[in-house]
Amino acid sequence: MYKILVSDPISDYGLQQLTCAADMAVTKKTGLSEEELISIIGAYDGLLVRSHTKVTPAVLEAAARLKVIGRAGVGVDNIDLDAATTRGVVVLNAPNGNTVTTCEHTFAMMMALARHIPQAYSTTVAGAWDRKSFLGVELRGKILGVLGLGRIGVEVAKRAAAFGMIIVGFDPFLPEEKADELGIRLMASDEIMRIADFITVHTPLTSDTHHMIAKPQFSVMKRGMRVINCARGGIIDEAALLEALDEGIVAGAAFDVFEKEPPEPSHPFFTHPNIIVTPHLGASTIEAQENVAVAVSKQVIHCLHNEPFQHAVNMPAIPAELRNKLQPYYGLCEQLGKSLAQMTDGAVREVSIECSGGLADIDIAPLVPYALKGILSHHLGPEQINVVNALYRAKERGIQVKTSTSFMIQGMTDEITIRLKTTMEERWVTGTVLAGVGERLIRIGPYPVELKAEGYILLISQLDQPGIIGRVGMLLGESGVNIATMQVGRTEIGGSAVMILKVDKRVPGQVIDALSAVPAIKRVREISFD
Ligand SMILES: NC(=O)C1=CN([C@@H]2O[C@H](COP(=O)(O)OP(=O)(O)OC[C@H]3O[C@@H](n4cnc5c(N)ncnc54)[C@H](O)[C@@H]3O)[C@@H](O)[C@H]2O)C=CC1
Ligand SMILES: O=C(O)C(=O)COP(=O)(O)O
Repeated sequence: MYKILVSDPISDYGLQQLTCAADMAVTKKTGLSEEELISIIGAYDGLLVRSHTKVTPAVLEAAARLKVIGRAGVGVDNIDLDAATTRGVVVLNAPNGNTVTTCEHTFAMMMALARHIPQAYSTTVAGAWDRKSFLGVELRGKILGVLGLGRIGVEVAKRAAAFGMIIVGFDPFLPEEKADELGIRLMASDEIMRIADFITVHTPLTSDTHHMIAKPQFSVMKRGMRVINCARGGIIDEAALLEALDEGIVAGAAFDVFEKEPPEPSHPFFTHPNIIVTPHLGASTIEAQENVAVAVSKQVIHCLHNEPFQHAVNMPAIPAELRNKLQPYYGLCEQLGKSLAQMTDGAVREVSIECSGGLADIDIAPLVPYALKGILSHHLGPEQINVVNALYRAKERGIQVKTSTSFMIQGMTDEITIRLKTTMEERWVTGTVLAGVGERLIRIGPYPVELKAEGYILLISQLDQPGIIGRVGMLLGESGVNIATMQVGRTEIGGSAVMILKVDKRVPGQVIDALSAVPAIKRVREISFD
């Protein structure tokens, strides 16, 4: 049974898939302090959050069983991604569910700003009939600068076009053709600052976007311009905005998000006549909340069941077609890595993954974490490594990772060779996946084999001499170790040879020592696939 904690208000309807799953036990506890979360998180396999719960390194430190954090929304700046990745916790989100809702909120804010709706409402309900203080501006014909043209920014631009606005924008990833199609003029953000009547920001908060609009940007803006932030607090410098308002550069600002949330009740925005605010309501519609809860529930179930899922934030996204093609090879890569780690001495320096045959013309990068997991889990302990943190752990240790593909096939079918260079030696193993049979190791170094990676395998390197096989059989037999299968290979008569024995139980240490002491035997390795 997987235990799931829902620590922020998330739609019950949207969570149904999780709450109805036979192997999921869902607990809802919202409004927890960091200490309270730390005290209970150790019992859970999954955590579902919105923006309120702060998943700090201390929370992750206490989350011994945690496998997945699902963010019912887009922004994951409340989750310490590095700490989650280091601990092998998948972080996934639901980026499509609240796009239109947040765009509509942005638009509502822009219109409210243009026509002073919140201020006019307050004075009217207070008894005044003040029509002269609230002279507004039209949106038609105004220049709207959109910084960040991702999902939400693009939707805002589409609606602004319908209002007759001129849209200029900046996003490092929006291609010119797509912008042309949407009627957006791409230009440098400095230029946008100079010419826009309205600016709206739709980027994540990163070190690049923090205070993307601050004193230097305000100083070049058109007098009387207006700004909107429905993305993240901190993208626009709050203190610099207040100065720009006082200097008459900015005529009005609409903020849904704040540098610190919730802000202090004395926050200067709350009393400023030309600033309108909402309490981070961008995603708060019935539709969006159901969408994100459905999406995140589905993905958390898939993730815990080890099935493919989309929208992992701390793992590379893999297109479905590629994922399906590679799916059969994940287990093989892990097995090859695991066997190599056990047959190699020295500190790992370089891992290469070489694919051939039908795998030659596809992107094999998604196989890398599986190979690394196999290798590193032997050295660092299986509970320390998973496919989320394997690459991170390898980089941390300065291990070089290489991939290559070739159409040449040395053996039977699509093959994967994993090569390991350590401070002492270089070894490699090759495997394949046979239709209807499954994963098989087909070469150990240059020696052909046909092995299923299970149980215990004894790998003996020796000189090709008469009597060795008998000696090995006798030493194992005397210690009660039964040989299930045996394969031998050699490079040339009397040259180097290998013996690969599948045995029914772990070989005692003294038997390995006795085998190693046989003069013609150069090396003995036991490989366990427990
Ligand atoms: N107020 C609220 O309740 C909500 C806020 N949001 C926030 O809105 C923001 C945008 O969300 P989406 O559009 O879904 O994300 P997205 O990932 O689709 O778009 C973000 C865009 O920002 C661009 N970008 C990154 N750095 C940039 C820079 N320095 N200058 C210009 N563009 C840059 C990226 O290339 C990307 O296209 C996020 O911060 C998200 O957390 C999202 C939903 C609700
Ligand atoms: O999805 C996002 O990035 C949001 O900011 C929405 O936040 P919320 O889920 O409403 O706390």
